[in-house]
Amino acid sequence: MTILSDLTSLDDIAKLVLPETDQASAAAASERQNSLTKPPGSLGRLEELAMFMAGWQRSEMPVIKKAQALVFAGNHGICAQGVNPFPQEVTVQMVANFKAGGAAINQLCRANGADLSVVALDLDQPTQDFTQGPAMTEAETIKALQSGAAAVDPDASVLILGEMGIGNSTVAAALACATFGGGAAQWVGRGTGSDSDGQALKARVVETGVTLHSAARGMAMLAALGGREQAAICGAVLAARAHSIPVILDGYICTAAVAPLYDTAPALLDHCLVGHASAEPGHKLMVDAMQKAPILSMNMALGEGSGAALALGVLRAALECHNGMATFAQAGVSGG
Ligand SMILES: O=C(O)c1ccc[n+]([C@@H]2O[C@H](COP(=O)([O-])O)[C@@H](O)[C@H]2O)c1
Ligand SMILES: Cc1cc2nc[nH]c2cc1C
Repeated sequence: MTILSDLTSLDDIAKLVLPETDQASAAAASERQNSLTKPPGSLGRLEELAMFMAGWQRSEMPVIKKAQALVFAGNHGICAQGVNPFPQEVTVQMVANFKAGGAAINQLCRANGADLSVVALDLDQPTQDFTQGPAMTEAETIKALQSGAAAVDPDASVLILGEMGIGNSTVAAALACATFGGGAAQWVGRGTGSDSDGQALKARVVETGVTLHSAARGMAMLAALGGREQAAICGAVLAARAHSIPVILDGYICTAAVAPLYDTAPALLDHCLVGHASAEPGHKLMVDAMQKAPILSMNMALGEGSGAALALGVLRAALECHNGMATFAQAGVSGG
């Protein structure tokens, strides 16, 4: 059973009752930070990350016992418009590569201590082309949301999310444009290597889709313009929240995947960090609009959860300092 097992209507997502962060634990962690042997605030974002983890883990001294990484894969009808430089069969081929341990995400999960699972979502059944009609039916969207929720390990201390799906940089741009408005061109980037003509085509396709589905908001927008891996990411984010598990989102595609949740209620993303600032130019616009600050900026635009897995290392370092450092009193250092 997950929080989404009984879901029959996308409208019910807005009615979910979900846990909040524990302010008292975050405040206790903040007090501890100020007692540690360093000038107050000198560990910068590491201090904020420790307090964030304390609030969600409901503990002054939070620990990462188990880090779970999930990569969701889907295929997209929008590829019929020629928006993707790589052929669509690369999605299934990369899933095999993930399973064989040969992709970047496998190495980054090993390096940063995350247990990786890959969930392929009906790859032989791409979504519909969103310039012609809704990408998914409500039933297809619910099924993918439920797959995402079911993949979450309730015992995880933190969840790393990533995706794989040829064509999904166009899907991401459409979700971002529909959520935050503005011209399509500002949301469209190079993806896996589109040239300037390719980018112009992507912008026209996004404009057409967003205009066609302008009445769809929130989770209806996810069905109209999204794909199965985007829906699964939303489902995993909701299931993680139900267990108070903090989430690290990856780059542009992953952040855009949760834009329908933001559009439903921004607080649905309170337990989510953004792992890195993608090289896709629309990512900065989107994280600013969501009032999120990416942990890392590494000029990466791979997807797969790669930037989120890398950020896990920073999160681990933040907790090592928070839990392992001596206080001024313990170390006999003056001035604390
Ligand atoms: O998340 C990102 O920042 C990101 C930016 C550009 C590309 N990607 C990856 O590239 C694929 C989508 O690119 P495209 O050109 O096929 O739309 C998909 O598998 C994503 O994981 C991911
Ligand atoms: C090779 C390749 C690897 C990927 N990983 C995520 N998206 C990808 C797209 C391509 C094309």
